[in-house]
Amino acid sequence: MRTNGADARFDRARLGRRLAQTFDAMTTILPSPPNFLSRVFELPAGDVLAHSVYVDDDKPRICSLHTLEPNRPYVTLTFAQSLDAKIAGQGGKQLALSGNESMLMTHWLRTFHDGILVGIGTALNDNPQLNTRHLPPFSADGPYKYHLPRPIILDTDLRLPIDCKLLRNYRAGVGRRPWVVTRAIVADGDESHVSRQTSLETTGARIIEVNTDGDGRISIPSLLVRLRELGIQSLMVEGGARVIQSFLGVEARHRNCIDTVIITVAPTLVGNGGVGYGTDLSSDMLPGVQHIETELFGRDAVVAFKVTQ
Ligand SMILES: NC(=O)C1=CN([C@@H]2O[C@H](COP(=O)(O)OP(=O)(O)OC[C@H]3O[C@@H](n4cnc5c(N)ncnc54)[C@H](O)[C@@H]3O)[C@@H](O)[C@H]2O)C=CC1
Ligand SMILES: Nc1nc(O)c(N)c(N[C@@H]2O[C@H](COP(=O)(O)O)[C@@H](O)[C@H]2O)n1
Repeated sequence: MRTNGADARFDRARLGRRLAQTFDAMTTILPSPPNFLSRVFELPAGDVLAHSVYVDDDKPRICSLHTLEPNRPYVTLTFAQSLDAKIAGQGGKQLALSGNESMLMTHWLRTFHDGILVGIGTALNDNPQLNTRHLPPFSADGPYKYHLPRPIILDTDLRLPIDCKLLRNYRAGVGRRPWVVTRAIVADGDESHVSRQTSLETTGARIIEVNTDGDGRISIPSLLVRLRELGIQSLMVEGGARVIQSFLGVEARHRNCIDTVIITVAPTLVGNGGVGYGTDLSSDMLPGVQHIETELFGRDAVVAFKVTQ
């Protein structure tokens, strides 16, 4: 059918707009994670961004790191340390050890994982957010947003403050609901524990009970089984010192609880007042390491390895 002149002009304009949009979509350069991470996790280069983004409708993520172990998530242990292996300053003072470039890598790493775990010592000391705010923004009207890992806190006695940033961010709609992992209480449990549980639940936390080990800490192998049951396929463990020790310790290692370790080494010395993570690991308990890759991010060396028994 013939169109008159006005319709033809209209169609040409519309076609032009469609072509321009298609061209934009084809040529938009999306921010992308460092190649270092695709090599460490052995991801095909084209797949890497898929690990970092949620599409528009907040469906479950397109892909997650995963392990063939049936009873636990893929586990990445990662933290930043000084040249003398300190992760914090005197009295636990939080230190900016990572430079901008390695911190950016860490925020990309957060997008790769379903959950991000810290101990209550870190939650109380640092009041962390555990989000991906340092990443370059996706265009506001585009279909993409970053995957946010779920914060998970090991908190045997439910000491997490109800006004911490993790809960505040969740209540403000800018963070995921934190999961607080606590000891399983016996039937006639302790009333103050129950009352702390109620206030944390009322203010947004989900409480998860897990058995403790012989030292009264959350058992790492039992924790991992529970997290996998709850749908966490990949877990990033950030610390602090006691949590790192538990994951590197004999029990966790003999039950094969870690897949990859990524340590940012900053060119700085802290001295003997700082917080180290090796203090309770005697030499006969230390794991073997199998190097994967080391890369410089700005002034920091980022070392990736596997632990062996
Ligand atoms: N440089 C870095 O990358 C990081 C540094 N940090 C630093 O680490 C320090 C905090 O470390 P910590 O005081 O050692 O606290 P932490 O964060 O390791 O938490 C330890 C607490 O978690 C609870 N817990 C329950 N089950 C546990 C288990 N199986 N293993 C270990 N803990 C368990 C216990 O109450 C224990 O006291 C802070 O100064 C923080 O700034 C923390 C994370 C990363
Ligand atoms: N990668 C890294 N480099 C450092 O220099 C650090 N101090 C840490 N600390 C960890 O990050 C948490 C803070 O996270 P937010 O910035 O609040 O998102 C802190 O609690 C440690 O787990 N990490």
